[in-house]
Amino acid sequence: MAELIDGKSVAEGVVRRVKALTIELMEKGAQKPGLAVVIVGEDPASQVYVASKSRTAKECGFHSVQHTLPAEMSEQELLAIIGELNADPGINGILVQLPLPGHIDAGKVIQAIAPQKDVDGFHFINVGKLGTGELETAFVPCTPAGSMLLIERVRGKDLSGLNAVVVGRSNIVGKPMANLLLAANCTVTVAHSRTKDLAALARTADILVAAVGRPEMVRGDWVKPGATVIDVGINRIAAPEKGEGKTRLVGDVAYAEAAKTAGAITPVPGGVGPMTIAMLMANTLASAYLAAGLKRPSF
Ligand SMILES: Nc1nc2c(c(=O)[nH]1)N[C@@H](CN(C=O)c1ccc(C(=O)N[C@@H](CCC(=O)O)C(=O)O)cc1)CN2
Repeated sequence: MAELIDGKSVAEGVVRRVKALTIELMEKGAQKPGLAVVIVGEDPASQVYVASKSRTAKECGFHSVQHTLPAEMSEQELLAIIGELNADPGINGILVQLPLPGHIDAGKVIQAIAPQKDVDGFHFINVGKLGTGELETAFVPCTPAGSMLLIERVRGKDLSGLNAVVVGRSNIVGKPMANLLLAANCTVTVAHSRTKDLAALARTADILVAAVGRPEMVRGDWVKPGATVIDVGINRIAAPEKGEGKTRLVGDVAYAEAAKTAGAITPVPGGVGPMTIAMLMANTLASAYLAAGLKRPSF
C-alpha cells in the first residue's frame, strides 16, 4: 500500500515557517508583508478559498486586505483597483481569485498586476522567468509549487533519471508543473486529451501528476509500481450513499485503486489543495523579502 502524502501537515509546516520568517523580516527593520486578495462575485467555492487566504495571511502576521466586489462591476473598475494596489507600498502581493465573471477578461486583469506583486505567478514575466530558469526572482504558481514541495518530500530535490508524466496542459498547473519538473532534471512528458494511449504513457511515469479536472480518470492500472502520484484534481461529485443531495470530493485519480500500486500518493481532500494556500503565503513572503533587498527564503 502506498505512503499517503499528507499535504495538510506539510502546508502547516510551510505556514509555521512563513510566520517565523515574517518575524525575522520585521526584526531587520522591514515592513510586514502585505497581501491583497480580490474576489469578484459570489461563487461559493471562491468565497471559501478567499476567506481561507485572508485568514492564513493574518495568521502569518501579514498586513491582510480583502476586496470583496460585486459581480456586476466593470472590467475598468477592477483594473482601477489593481492600479491602486500596484501603487500601494504596503502591498507586496496581489491575488485576483479565479474564475472571474464572464464579462471580465481574466487575461487582461492578470497582466495588469505588477509582476513583482504577482504572487499567483500568472503574469507573462513570471511565466517567462520560470520557463527560462530565473527561479531566484520568479513567482511560481501556487498549486504546482506546492505539488513540487510534496514530490521533494518523497524523492528529494534532484529528480535526475526519473520520468515524469503531467496529465493536463493548463497555464495554471500543467505547464508550470512541467517546467518545475524539468528544472529538477526530470524527463518530462505533458499529456492531454489528444494524447494517444494515455494509460500506457502514464505507466512509464516515476512521477505522475494528474491535473485534468475529470473525476477519477486516472485508474489503478495506469500507475507504475512504486510511482509517486500527485493528484491536483478537486471534483465535487454526487454521493447518494451519504444521503439525498449529498456530495463528496474526489480527485482526478481513483485513489483506492492507485494506492495499491503507487509508492506514495496524495489524497483528496488533504493533499495538494492545502499546499495552494500555504505557497501563496510563501510567495508573498518572498515578495516582501525581495522588496526589502534581501535574498528570498527557500522552502
Ligand atoms: N487566483 C487563483 N485562483 C484560483 C486558484 C489559484 O491558485 N489562484 N486555485 C483554485 C482554487 N484554490 C485557490 O484559490 C484552492 C482550491 C482548493 C483548496 C483546498 O484546500 N482544497 C481542499 C478541499 C476544500 C473543500 O473541502 O472544498 C483540499 O483539497 O483538501 C485550496 C485552494 C482556483 N482559483
